[in-house]
Amino acid sequence: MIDRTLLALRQIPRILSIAGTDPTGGAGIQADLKSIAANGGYGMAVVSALVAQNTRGVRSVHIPPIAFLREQLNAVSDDVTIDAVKIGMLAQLDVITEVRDWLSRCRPPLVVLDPVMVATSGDRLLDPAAEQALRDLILQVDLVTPNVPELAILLGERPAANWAEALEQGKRLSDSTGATVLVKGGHLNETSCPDALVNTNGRLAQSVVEVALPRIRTTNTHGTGCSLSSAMATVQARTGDWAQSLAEVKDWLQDALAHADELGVGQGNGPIHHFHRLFADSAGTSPIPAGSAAFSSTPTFSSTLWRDVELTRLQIFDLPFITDLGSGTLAEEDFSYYLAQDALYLGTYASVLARASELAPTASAQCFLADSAARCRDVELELHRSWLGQQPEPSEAGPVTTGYLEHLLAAGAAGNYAVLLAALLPCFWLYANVGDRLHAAYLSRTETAAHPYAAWLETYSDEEFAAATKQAIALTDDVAATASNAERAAMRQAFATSARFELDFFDAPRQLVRA
Ligand SMILES: Nc1ncnc2c1ncn2[C@@H]1O[C@H](COP(=O)(O)OP(=O)(O)OP(=O)(O)O)[C@@H](O)[C@H]1O
Ligand SMILES: Cc1ncc(COP(=O)(O)O)c(N)n1
Repeated sequence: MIDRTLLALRQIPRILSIAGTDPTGGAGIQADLKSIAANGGYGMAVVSALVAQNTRGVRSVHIPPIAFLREQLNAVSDDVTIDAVKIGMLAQLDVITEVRDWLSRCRPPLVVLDPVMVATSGDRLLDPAAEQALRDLILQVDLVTPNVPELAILLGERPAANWAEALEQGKRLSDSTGATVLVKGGHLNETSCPDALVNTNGRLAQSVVEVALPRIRTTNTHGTGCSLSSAMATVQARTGDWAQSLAEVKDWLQDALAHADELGVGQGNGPIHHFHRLFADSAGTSPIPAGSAAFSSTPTFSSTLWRDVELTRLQIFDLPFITDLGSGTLAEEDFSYYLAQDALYLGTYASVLARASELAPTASAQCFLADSAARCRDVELELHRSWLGQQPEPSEAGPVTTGYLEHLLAAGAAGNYAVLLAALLPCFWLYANVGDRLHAAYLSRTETAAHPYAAWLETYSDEEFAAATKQAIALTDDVAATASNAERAAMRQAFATSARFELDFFDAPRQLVRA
């Protein structure tokens, strides 16, 4: 393997995709370019194969002359410094050989290989006679991203029947090649969609780094593998940290899948929505930082806060409470417990917002926080009117609610406005993020059976709340701009603690109702 210890990180990395085409834009090189851009990179493309395909299947494949592939590769590398390469469909032996020789000559600092063999539609995209050459190519790459069937073919084994077997296969592939293997759970029929980076040669802090997120109910998954691998190349070239790259990319891909059905492209397995965040950001409805804030060379303070809690956020989405709420299988008593605790929480949260309003340095911040406190009371009352009316309400706050409120009340009592605002922010931001995803997943349901939490999910994503979240984020950035280093550190601490409480809050019904 090429020694890539001297990877130069770049804010807008220049990423070359070498892959086949998809004229409907969902997979292959078209998906790669979208994915690279959506993740903050500059995309370049060398076409290895022209594929006449659509969302329903592959019709034919045309491989341009190998000399022309060489011309394309050299045209790029003779002129542009390449920060990372993503390799997708290579189709046949002579294409693999040409790409391998070019890699040996150019030695790009980072190479990700998606060993494309068969399309979602079942059509073959790699000549079986070229499988050994593709295996050998892994020796020249940093990351290889096989799906479950591809992993089996690369090892000459049977496909893994479950996640534990897939991980074992990932370890064997990493053992024998030295590359890091991104084992993907998309093809396993489990409710969760786990992915894991596996390296048995000490190149990661742990030999397995896993990120699991709920499976999204959509048939529009065309090109997820292409998009994932090119996003990994892009984010890794920017951050230099594989585990962080996987967390960031999974988070992005989840939204792209959750909003895939909005595109309405084709009659088969349609594409994912690569630019969902950008569109939501320009519409003013994005609950998360997108575009400039996320990729800027001077990241905003709030995007640092958001990254600090990346793992906590992903853990929220994998909680049984959230997945069961989405699928409608959540036990009624768990839901009631959550709502009752939420109502108790909101009452005090509103008082802490009012306290922040007293401390706020500007009239507009005072108004916004006082207004938010009033809205919070409205939501609390509405909860009682529409959901809790018939339910016996617990008279006492549970341990998580108590812990969370003590944390907020302590920040209010300490009287530092900046730290208090940071402690209050996760309740806006994480709630908006969870709401956005659950709502999108709810809208994309294809089953006609009644959903027991339909009324709740229908109102979960609210544009006004998204706008308020944006304002709370902006206020936090404003105050951080003039805060001391010690205050900024305390803000990060307060934000991360509240985020942790948000996670525990969603998990409390399972922990306590079942205890
Ligand atoms: N329904 C889903 N919900 C959430 N994540 C998914 C879903 N389907 C696939 N993924 C994720 O998409 C990525 C691609 O996974 P998959 O195992 O499907 O690879 P692939 O077969 O190479 O993709 P492709 O669909 O492009 O062939 C992984 O991160 C996987 O976890
Ligand atoms: C050019 C090209 N490359 C890769 C894929 C695999 O993507 P999927 O498995 O989602 O069809 C594809 N269909 N076309």
